[in-house]
Order: sequence, then C-alpha cells, then structure tokens
Amino acid sequence: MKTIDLGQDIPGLSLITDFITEEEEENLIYHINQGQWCGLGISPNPELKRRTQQYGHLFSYRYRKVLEEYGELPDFVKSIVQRIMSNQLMPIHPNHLLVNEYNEGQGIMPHIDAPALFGPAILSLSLLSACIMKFMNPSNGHQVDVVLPRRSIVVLTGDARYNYKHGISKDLMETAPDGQVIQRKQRVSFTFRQIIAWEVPTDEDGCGCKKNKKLDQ
Ligand SMILES: O=C(O)CCC(=O)C(=O)O
Ligand SMILES: [Fe+2]
Repeated sequence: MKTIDLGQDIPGLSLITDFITEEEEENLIYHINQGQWCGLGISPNPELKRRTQQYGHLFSYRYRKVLEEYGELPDFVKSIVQRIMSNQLMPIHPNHLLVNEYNEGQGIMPHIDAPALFGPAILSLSLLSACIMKFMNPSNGHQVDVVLPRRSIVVLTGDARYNYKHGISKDLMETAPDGQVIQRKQRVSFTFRQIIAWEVPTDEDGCGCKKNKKLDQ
C-alpha cells in the first residue's frame, strides 16, 4: 500500500496504490458476479448506459433520490471497509456501495456526486483494469488527468470532491500525462459513499448541474 498525495494538483485528492491484493480483487469480482446487475434497460435504473449494482441503499438516477435502504454493506466488503476506516479515508462509515462496470467503449460523463446527498469523501476502488480519471474545474477550466491503477483506491475530498467534475472517457486507448499508454479492458469500480440525505431539497440544485439534467451518466 502506498499513499500518493495529489493535493498539489487538486487539493483534497489522493490515491492509494495496492489497496487490495490480487486475491481480494478476485474475491470481490466473484461476489459481484453472483449479484443482480441493473442498467442497460434493466430496472432499477434501466436508463444507465453501463451495468451497476448498489448495496446499502438504492439511489435512483432518474429521480435523483434514494428510494430504499437495503441494510448494511455486504460481508464480502467488510474487511475493505475496515481498511478504509482504519486508514481514516472517510469521516463516517460508508453506507452506500455502487459497483460500476465499464466494458471497452463505456465511460462516465464528467459530474460532481450530488453534494446534498453524499458525504464529504468519495472513494473509488479500481478492479481489473486501470483507467484515467479526468478532473475538471468548471469555474476556471483547470484540468488534471489521473491514472487509477488496478487495485488502487482514489479519495476525493475538499476541492476534488466539491469543485472538480470527474469523468472517464470511452476511449479504448488513453495516454497518461507521463506518456504511459493505458489499454482499457473491462473495468469494475467500487464507489464507497455516505448517504447524508435521501433527496435534494426542491429549491436547491444538489448536483452542481442544471435542473432536470440527469445526474451522472
Ligand atoms: O468508476 C469510477 O471510479 C467512478 C464512478 C463515479 O464517479 C460515480 O459513479 O459517481
Ligand atoms: Fe462520481
């Protein structure tokens, strides 16, 4: 495990490499392969252009609110959550786990995770394939590309969480700022978050984007 503080590029951004072992990665993939996927026409969240699974709570992208509490995060992530807490990566226990699958040619549009709904730390664990996460501050256009290696966890707090959009391109091949070429294969990510409210107050735009615009597809 090695912590890389990226605060010089974007305040509040850090990356921990080798956060999990290869055996742990295999075990996580084994368990999600037993789970129910949604997205790509399948409810809940049929409109998503990638497959997802949610644990802890069910968040609806269409209605931009939490619809249901499922209960505790599953046993197969308990040791990972303990590691998150013992390394003080989150101020409060995560109560939402979002699993995203990106096959070749799939990505996620630049977005800010709804500030009114999710807590101050957003963590994302990368499995099976590396990718580049693109950060962009809409108020000044500042852009930073960060390589997320396989089995690393990226931590977004402060500016990185609230003032920068993050997204992942659909490109099959990407070049990192250091010249490293990343060949995208199937990537699965585990995003750990704390749900702090079930819906955005009606007079507030909780996602940092235009009203009625879909949240983060
Ligand atoms: O796949 C990732 O690492 C990021 C996912 C993400 O940003 C999200 O679902 O809000
Ligand atoms: Fe996000």
